[in-house]
Amino acid sequence: MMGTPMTGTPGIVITGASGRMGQMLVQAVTQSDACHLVAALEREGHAWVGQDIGTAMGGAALGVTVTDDPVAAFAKAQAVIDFTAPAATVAFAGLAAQARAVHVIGTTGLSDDDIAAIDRAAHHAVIVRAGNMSLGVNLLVQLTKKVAAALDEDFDIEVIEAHHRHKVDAPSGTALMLGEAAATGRGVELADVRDSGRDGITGARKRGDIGFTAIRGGDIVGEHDVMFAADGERITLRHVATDRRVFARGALKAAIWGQDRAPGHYDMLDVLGL
Ligand SMILES: NC(=O)C1=CN([C@@H]2O[C@H](COP(=O)(O)OP(=O)(O)OC[C@H]3O[C@@H](n4cnc5c(N)ncnc54)[C@H](OP(=O)(O)O)[C@@H]3O)[C@@H](O)[C@H]2O)C=CC1
Ligand SMILES: O=C(O)C1=N[C@H](C(=O)O)C[C@H](O)C1
Repeated sequence: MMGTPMTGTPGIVITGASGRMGQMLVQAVTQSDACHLVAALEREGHAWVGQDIGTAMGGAALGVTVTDDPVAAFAKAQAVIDFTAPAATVAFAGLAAQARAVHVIGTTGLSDDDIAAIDRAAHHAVIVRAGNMSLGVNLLVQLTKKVAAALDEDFDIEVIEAHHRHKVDAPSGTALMLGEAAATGRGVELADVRDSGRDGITGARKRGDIGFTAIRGGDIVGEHDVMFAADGERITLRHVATDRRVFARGALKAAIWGQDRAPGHYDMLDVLGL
C-alpha cells in the first residue's frame, strides 16, 4: 500500500507538504519503490495538520498524518526533502543534522548567512542543496561553464529566467547557479560582475558583467536562457521545465544517494556525477 513503510528503503519526510513542490514530492515518494514516506510536515496552525496527507491533497488516504512537529518527524526519517522558505530551511538543517538524516534542500532565495548556517549543519550530516534538481539544468550548468571558458569578454553574458506569478525570489536559484557557472568558466567571482535589476538610466553595459533578467507570469514552471552576445553573433543555451516532476525526481535521487555518505555539503553535480 502507498505510504506503508517498507523495510530496507529510506524513510522520507516532506516539509512544506501542502506547497506546489511539497505535493509533487509526496506523490513522487509514494509512487517510488526506492523510498517510503514517514511524515509530511507543515507549519503550526496550518489547516492540513492532523489530516491524512493523501486526503488533504484530494486523493486516497496514504496513512500518514500531517504533523507540525519537525523533531518527532525527523527522528523517524533517513532523509528530509525540503522545498520551503529560507528561515524554515535553516531551522530544518540544524534539526535534520541532529537526527543524522540526509537533508535535501531545494529552497532558493537563501542569503549568505543562511548558507553559512547550512554549512555548519553539514559538519554533522549529509546535505544536498541545489537551486535546481533537474538533470537538464545541471547539465546546462556544465555547458555554461565550458562555453564561458571558451569565449572572451567580447561576448556579453546575460541570464534570463521566467517563472510563475507566485515565485517570491529573484533572480531564481537556477539563474544564480548558471551565473556562477559562467563566472567560474571565465575565472571571475560572480559577486564582482553581477548586474541584476536594471531600471532607469543605467549607463552602458560594463564589459565583463554578467546580467540577470527575471520574468514573472502565469503558470510558467521554469525557463532559463544563458545568452552569449557578441557583435554579429549570439549563442543561447536554454532549458525549459514543463513539469515539476523533474525537480521531484532529482530530489529523490539525492535523498537516496546521500545515504551512508560522509557528512558534507553536496550539490546535484555530485549526485549526478556530472
Ligand atoms: N531546487 C529546485 O529544483 C526547485 C526549487 N524550488 C524552490 O522551492 C521552494 C518552494 O517552492 P514552491 O513549492 O513553489 O512554494 P510554495 O509556496 O507552493 O510552498 C512552500 C511550502 O513551504 C511551507 N513553508 C514556508 N515557510 C515555512 C515555515 N517557516 N515552516 C514550515 N513550512 C513553511 C509553505 O507553507 P505555507 O503555505 O503555510 O506558507 C508551503 O507549504 C522555493 O524556494 C522555490 O524556489 C521550486 C522548484 C524546484
Ligand atoms: O520557484 C520555482 O518554481 C522554481 N524555483 C527554482 C529556482 O529558483 O530556480 C527552480 C525552478 O526553476 C522552479
